[in-house]
Amino acid sequence: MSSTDTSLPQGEFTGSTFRPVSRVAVIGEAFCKLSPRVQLRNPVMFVVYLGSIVTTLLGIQALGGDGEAPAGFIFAIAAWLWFTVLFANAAEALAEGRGKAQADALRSTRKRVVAQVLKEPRRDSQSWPVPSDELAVGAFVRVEAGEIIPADGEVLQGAASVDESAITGESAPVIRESGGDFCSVTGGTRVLSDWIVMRVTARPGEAFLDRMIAMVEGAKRGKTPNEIALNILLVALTLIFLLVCVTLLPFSSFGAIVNGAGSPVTITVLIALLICLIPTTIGALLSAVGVAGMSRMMKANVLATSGRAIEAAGDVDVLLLDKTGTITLGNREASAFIPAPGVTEQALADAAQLASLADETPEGRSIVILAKQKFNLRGREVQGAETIAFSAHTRMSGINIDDHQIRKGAASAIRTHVESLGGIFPPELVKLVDEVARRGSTPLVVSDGSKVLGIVELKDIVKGGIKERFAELRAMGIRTVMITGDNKLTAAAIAAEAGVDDYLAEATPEDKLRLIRKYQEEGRLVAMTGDGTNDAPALAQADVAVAMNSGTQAAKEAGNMVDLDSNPTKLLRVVEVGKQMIMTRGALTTFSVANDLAKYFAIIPAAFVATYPALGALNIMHLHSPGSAILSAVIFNALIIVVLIPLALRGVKYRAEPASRLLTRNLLIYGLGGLIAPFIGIKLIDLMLTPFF
Ligand SMILES: Nc1ncnc2c1ncn2[C@@H]1O[C@H](COP(=O)(O)OP(=O)(O)OP(=O)(O)O)[C@@H](O)[C@H]1O
Ligand SMILES: [K+]
Ligand SMILES: [Mg+2]
Repeated sequence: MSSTDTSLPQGEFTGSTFRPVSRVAVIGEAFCKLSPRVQLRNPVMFVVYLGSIVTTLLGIQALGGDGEAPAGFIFAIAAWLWFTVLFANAAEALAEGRGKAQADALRSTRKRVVAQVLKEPRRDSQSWPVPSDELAVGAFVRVEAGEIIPADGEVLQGAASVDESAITGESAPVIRESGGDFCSVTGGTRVLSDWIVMRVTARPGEAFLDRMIAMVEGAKRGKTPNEIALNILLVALTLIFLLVCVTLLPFSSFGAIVNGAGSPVTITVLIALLICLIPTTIGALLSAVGVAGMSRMMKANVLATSGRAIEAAGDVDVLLLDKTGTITLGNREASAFIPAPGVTEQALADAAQLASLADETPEGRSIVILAKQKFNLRGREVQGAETIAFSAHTRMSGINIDDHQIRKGAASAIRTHVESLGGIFPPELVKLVDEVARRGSTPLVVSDGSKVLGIVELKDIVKGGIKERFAELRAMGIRTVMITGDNKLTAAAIAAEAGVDDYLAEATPEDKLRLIRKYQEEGRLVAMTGDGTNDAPALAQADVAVAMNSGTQAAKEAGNMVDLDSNPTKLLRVVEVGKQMIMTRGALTTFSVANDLAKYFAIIPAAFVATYPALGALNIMHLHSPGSAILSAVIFNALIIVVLIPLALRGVKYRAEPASRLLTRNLLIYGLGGLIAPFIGIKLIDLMLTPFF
């Protein structure tokens, strides 16, 4: 069977090599983004863009001889305003470039292959070749050892070991088989041994990987609610400063007349002042922060299909986890037959095997295997018999054959079933069921008509390293709750072993959904990790929904993230990346606003000293001249964007500590830093510019 290694892969993305983003490409992109349509998307930077155009025109006018200031000065301002716009473009291009490299790596797994399409979903059915990019949803395809799986789909028949390293970076092969929660296959992965018959579930170009690639490339990255709110704030600040600068013009003209000294402030200086005052730092880096968050998520081997979910991850309060396949390895295998008093083990095995011959779940198959191993029971012809497939609602499966109604399922389900037929559930068996459950195994009770025959013990193993990491989640203030369709005792045993805070047993898909809604009504942000089709409704409802890559297509479709490592504790990383993204945005906003305030005091005296000589007293920095002061401020304003690009891409360092302490520290570093930096920076640039004035 699949790898028995119970430890979890903790590594970063190792699958495909990431090409570094070339400088030329970034510079090229930065110029491409100068189109007005792109600029309009970012109101703050659009103002800078307009300022660059106007000052350039003023410079050209000055060349003719009737300029408001020397042409050289105006062009110097214009050039640095253009640099400001280009730096912002470059920041975004850099962030997107990383994503693009990742997307290219993923796209390279999308190979065009020829698929063997089958007439009927049987291995030996008539078949014909179809190129993978022409496969229709619903088509049946046979994939043999050595072949590439042509599309996303579900296994209908067979079981095979599959190399998914092209996508997950994990070199150990995984088992993909029909029935149960391990039936989904991803296009681009390779069958190593055996064969499968699959049904195509996604049209070419619309598979989960394609959607993800579009997301990474930013094509589909909508603004998150927080980003929208921040944008509104930035627009408001921009408008306020626009008003301030416009009213400065008559104020300055008035000063020129009254004091009879100097000439009024020029349009060029007013534009320069405006750009220095509006929050360009955060405006320039905002989108890069978002894209970089997505990219960091991918580095952790999590494919996010929604920026909103990444952000929500930063504020998660509760984490709900499915048991089988999420907390445990999920290949629940029959390990023992425990007969009821008066029944032989072989009779029990025989009935259990009959009830499982048509049961395509891993549990069903493992029962058939155990019966064969122990009593050499062979499968027999069950055609014509009525088979009852397992469902998460009935928690039973079985067969009606030769006047026998054979069932197997959860103890509570079988109890109801035999009692409805007038039978009784032997009290001795209740004890045996509890014993099995206390071991953390799943007891399946087998019945024939109204008679209970005994128990099949299904063993499952808790994934390694879980307990410690759940403790970390607890330290972050996140409550972990396991939800399972299994009985209370099994749930309790596994819950204790995994170290979750709470559990809900005997849960139907609706119960899972209801629990999430209940938490959400209490105003909590809920994360859910799951792998099964019966987790899909809950995943769709959760704010942050991480589907295991090992899980079903339904689960992956319903979630807004897929963890390629199928590691339930990956949520730790997901939360970290989310928190980091929110914090980085906060830090840059704080810095940006503090910075602008400081610039105000640095340049106002210089700019207006000509008309209001008294303001000279405020020129505490002793800048060389009004002209050099203004130009220095504009240059500083542009360069600070470049200086902060690494921080925007890398993110502020996250430490697991209370939000209030994080906030205080960030205010200190980025608020105070933002206030001081302009005074030093502008003074230095002014010193360097002095020879030119
Ligand atoms: N093939 C099967 N035939 C009969 N009964 C089954 C079968 N598989 C599971 N059951 C019973 O149904 C119960 C619920 O199913 P299942 O475990 O798939 O639910 P779940 O909600 O996905 O929970 P989890 O995956 O967290 O354990 C099981 O605990 C078991 O008692
Ligand atoms: K600014
Ligand atoms: Mg499940």
